[in-house]
Amino acid sequence: MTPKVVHVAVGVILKDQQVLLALRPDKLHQGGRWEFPGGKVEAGETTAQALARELKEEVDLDIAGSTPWFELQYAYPEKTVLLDIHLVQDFAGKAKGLEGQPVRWVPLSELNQYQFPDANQPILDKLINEFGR
Ligand SMILES: Nc1nc2c([nH]c(=O)n2[C@@H]2O[C@H](COP(=O)(O)OP(=O)(O)OP(=O)(O)O)[C@@H](O)[C@H]2O)c(=O)[nH]1
Ligand SMILES: [Mg+2]
Repeated sequence: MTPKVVHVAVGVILKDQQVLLALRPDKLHQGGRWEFPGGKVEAGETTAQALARELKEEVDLDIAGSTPWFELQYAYPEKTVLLDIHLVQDFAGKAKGLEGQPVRWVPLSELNQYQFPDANQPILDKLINEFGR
């Protein structure tokens, strides 16, 4: 049987050489790691719609739109995720962790100080390559 792939909308939210990270609660999958806010795409939603919904629910940002950046499939031992990564550079509001999670604007030059989910390395590499200076 082919295991099902979990489709996840992931937002790389950029402002002034900084990116928004949120700390995943310990009890969740890949808990205790810093993530790019986002979540599962629900039936009938586009990735962009899912991302707008998740960013409002999780970090209270209103996004005017998002740009598909790249996709990344990764097999964790317990599940396989398809991260559908969008860039977000046009948004309104002040980021806050609506689920009680710490959120932080992190300079691209300091990303190497954070621990991310195992799937995320290609996102970090591409971020530094394309936006770092
Ligand atoms: N949001 C997010 N999820 C990630 C990242 N990297 C990564 O492997 N994931 C994985 O993607 C999966 C889905 O993300 P999620 O837990 O945010 O989903 P969600 O907001 O819909 O949560 P829920 O199911 O509790 O409502 C998790 O298994 C998580 O470990 C990332 O950078 N951001
Ligand atoms: Mg989420």
